[in-house]
Amino acid sequence: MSLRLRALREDEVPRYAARHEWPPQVHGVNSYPGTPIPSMCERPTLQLPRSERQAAPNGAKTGRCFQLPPRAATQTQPVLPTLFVPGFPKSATTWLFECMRAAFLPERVCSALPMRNGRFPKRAFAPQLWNRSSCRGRRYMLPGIACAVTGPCGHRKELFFYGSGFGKLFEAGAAMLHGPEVPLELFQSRDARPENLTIFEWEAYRVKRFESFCYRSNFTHLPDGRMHPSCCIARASQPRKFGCRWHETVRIRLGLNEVTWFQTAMPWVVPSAYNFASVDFTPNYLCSQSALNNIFKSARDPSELRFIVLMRDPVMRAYSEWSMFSLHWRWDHQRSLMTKFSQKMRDFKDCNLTLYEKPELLRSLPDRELHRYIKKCFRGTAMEYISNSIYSVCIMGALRVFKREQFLFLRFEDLMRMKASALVRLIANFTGLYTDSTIITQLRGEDACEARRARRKPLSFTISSKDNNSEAALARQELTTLMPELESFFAPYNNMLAELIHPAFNWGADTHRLD
Ligand SMILES: Nc1ncnc2c1ncn2[C@@H]1O[C@H](COP(=O)(O)OS(=O)(=O)O)[C@@H](OP(=O)(O)O)[C@H]1O
Repeated sequence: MSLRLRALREDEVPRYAARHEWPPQVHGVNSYPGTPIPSMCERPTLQLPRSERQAAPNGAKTGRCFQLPPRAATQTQPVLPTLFVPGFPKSATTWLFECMRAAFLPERVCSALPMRNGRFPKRAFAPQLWNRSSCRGRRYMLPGIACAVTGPCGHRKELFFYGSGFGKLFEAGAAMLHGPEVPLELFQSRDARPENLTIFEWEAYRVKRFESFCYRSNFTHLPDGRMHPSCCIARASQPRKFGCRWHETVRIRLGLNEVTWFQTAMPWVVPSAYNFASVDFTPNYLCSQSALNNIFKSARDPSELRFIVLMRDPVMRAYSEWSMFSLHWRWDHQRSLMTKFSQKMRDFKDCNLTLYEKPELLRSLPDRELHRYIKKCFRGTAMEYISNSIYSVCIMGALRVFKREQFLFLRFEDLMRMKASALVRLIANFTGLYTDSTIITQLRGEDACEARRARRKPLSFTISSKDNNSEAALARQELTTLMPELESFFAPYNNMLAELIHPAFNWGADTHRLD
């Protein structure tokens, strides 16, 4: 799919994104102080009534007795996300995550260290220096982490905690999101091997440390020995267990048949000493009314939240998602794009005939009814090719929960042609994350944050679908046949989007040309 759009000038931002005023800057961290815990939970051995027994999606025990008890303001507390990229899948959200990791991590913001070959040097800027004073009050971004069962941990783009995933993480409690209090050094952009350890010792250590993180009270803040709900026990005998899959490398390399595996965590700090934004780039939240409500009700102050929303020509977005799930990953067993898209368009129409393609009616709906409609007709999950491309209704729903100033809307097509300087400054102005001309010069030298000069080839299922593969060729043919129907299906919703955001926020034949 070639996009022949004019490149933007150095500091040019799309007209719809230009602002004279930015939302109030957020300082500090979105710390979570814990929740009162029933006294029965304090006993080292739990004897829970049946009504209290709850399992997390990873199979671990959870519930009230597995949550964080209240923490004082002077103690460390977990930091929950304040910055979201809640939409939309297949709009280069991964590329933006990588750009923001290059531009806004503490290694860059606090110490202005350049990258080499796309990575910060080992032990670039010690986490002991990530506090307000060492970082000169500059606000940076810190994603949560996830660890693999084989040991390595790294930044996690999509948390899926608030909803729209296949497991009900939110219902399993905040502990599932913030995890145990693991050392801040795990949040570095590189998990570097200490020089005194051999490769084998390092591999063994990384798996062994899970044991402490999961059971020891100085990490879990639960009675000693009680497993933290963001851990699970992976077993060679149950290799495909949902939410806790085994990996043979653990047996082959370390000779183990069972490991306690710690999965996800957010950074923990003493709140008053830090100034950073934690992030969640799960791109499925916007069309999930329950995810948006969960984000709202669990925020310290909902007005502090910021949302960067990426949208792409709806036809191309749907095609990209379908290529991934049907042609490549085989999650979707339907191989005919035409059959699938036609069915999804019909389902959407039949879901509520009265509201179908009626922007003026949708606008006049009271909040509750609009939210009920979104809940019923938009699932916000993967493989919802058509409804995940009806951006305007989801955005209308989100604007009834959060204020307009909390959103930055960007078209994928513009993101792909913006220069690093314009993009990074735009994001910094909107989020309060720090940048300056030295950092921007470095980013340019590293080809970071400029899509046309991307160092790494994007993971593309539509480009690889150009291969002489008969399924892919058929899909392209079917998409061409279906194009007029798709264009007229999306037109009223795209027009509604232009009304909600800006007249220049639209798409046309030039953005979904198949050549
Ligand atoms: N630099 C650059 N240039 C051109 N295109 C790019 C770039 N970065 C990401 N992309 C395209 O974005 C699509 C992937 O989007 P996401 O990362 O949001 O996908 S996902 O939802 O996280 O799976 C995917 O689109 P398709 O190729 O159409 O599938 C990527 O090719």
